[in-house]
Amino acid sequence: MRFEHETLPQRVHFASGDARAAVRTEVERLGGARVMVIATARQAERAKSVTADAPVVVHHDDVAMHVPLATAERARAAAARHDADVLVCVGGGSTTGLAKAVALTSGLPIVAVPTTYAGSEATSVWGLTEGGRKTTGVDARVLPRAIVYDATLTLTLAVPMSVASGLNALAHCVDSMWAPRTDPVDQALAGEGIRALAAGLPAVVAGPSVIEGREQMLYGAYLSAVAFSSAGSGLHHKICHVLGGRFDLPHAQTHAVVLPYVLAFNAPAAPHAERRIAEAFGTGSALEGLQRLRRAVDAPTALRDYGLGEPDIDDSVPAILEAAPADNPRPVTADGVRVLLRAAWEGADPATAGVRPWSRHTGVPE
Ligand SMILES: NC(=O)c1ccc[n+]([C@@H]2O[C@H](COP(=O)([O-])OP(=O)(O)OC[C@H]3O[C@@H](n4cnc5c(N)ncnc54)[C@H](O)[C@@H]3O)[C@@H](O)[C@H]2O)c1
Ligand SMILES: O=C(O)CCC(=O)CC(=O)O
Repeated sequence: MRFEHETLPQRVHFASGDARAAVRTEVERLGGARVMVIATARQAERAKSVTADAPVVVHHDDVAMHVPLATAERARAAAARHDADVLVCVGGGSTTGLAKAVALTSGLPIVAVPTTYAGSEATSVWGLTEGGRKTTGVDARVLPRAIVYDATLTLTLAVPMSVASGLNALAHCVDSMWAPRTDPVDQALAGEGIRALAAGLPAVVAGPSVIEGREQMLYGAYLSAVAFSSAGSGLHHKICHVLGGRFDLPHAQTHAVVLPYVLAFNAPAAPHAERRIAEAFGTGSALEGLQRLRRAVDAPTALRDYGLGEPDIDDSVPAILEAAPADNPRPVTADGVRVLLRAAWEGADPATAGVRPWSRHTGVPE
């Protein structure tokens, strides 16, 4: 066995009901004397309570999904104006993403308090959007120094958003099985992530205010993000980033819809990954496991329900071809992407929608 795996340096608290104390500990550890808190206006009260014991100099609530560059620049200016020395972000991936945009240019350390299952808190991946193009990159400066997982903060996350966000986490696991830098450690984390999320998501749907299901989801989200950060963006993430940046589609729902189609597309060409995913679901095939879970939690099914127009399918194909990883298990062709996107747009059955097995001999769908 020969591989290189980098383990990222982070302190991780699982502290249900105790975020305030854990945030104080982490800010003190970082020597923070001037904390900038980033949270959406909707989460402002929660952020105030979580950071009540920290030396806060500014609360910043100008947050937007996919981190538009102008939003990032306003947050960077606020951090400089208030001479912040630590960033505390309380919220979903959009909020964490904004803190990362500030850290990217300032080097300020981040303490992340996530309230969805997006997983951005455990990755060194940043994303910025300008002129309809989402750019992502990897930089050690954006990796939060500490994460505080407090499942009580997720009890207010509505069930449909919990489902979509949980499937965003699941997508990190599935894509990590074949992404460009995947290694056996990533695959082990991804497998355990799938197990946790497949158990946690139905539990959250059945009992949104039961803490154990929420804790299971945060545990799965963390594992999924660690695997994703190490393995890199595979075809699934690249497709979602193009769609998200170009058409401002909702991030988690886009992931939730697209995932079964990429799995159907890649699985025949990635039998080892397919087996690992199926084993984690405890089903005969990976797609069967994913679809069983999706049906159980009433997952989003069609991109047309989230703002993608039919002409956007053809419009996206060149950008996806440009972004697709060169070493995707199956060759990524314009026809392959078009068929995949159309099926995802209309919500067709991924098993029969033409996202079919791939012929090793011809390099095209059979
Ligand atoms: N860099 C990374 O590694 C990474 C990973 C995943 C996602 N992301 C980025 O994160 C963004 C998406 O994150 P997201 O899906 O978490 O969406 P989000 O942060 O925009 O949150 C979605 C909605 O849920 C609300 N919300 C969040 N937590 C809540 C709670 N506990 N209770 C009630 N409402 C709550 C928000 O106010 C918002 O309206 C995208 O920009 C995506 O690119 C980055
Ligand atoms: O921060 C980003 O926008 C890029 C990484 C990312 O969004 C991961 C994902 O697609 O879930």
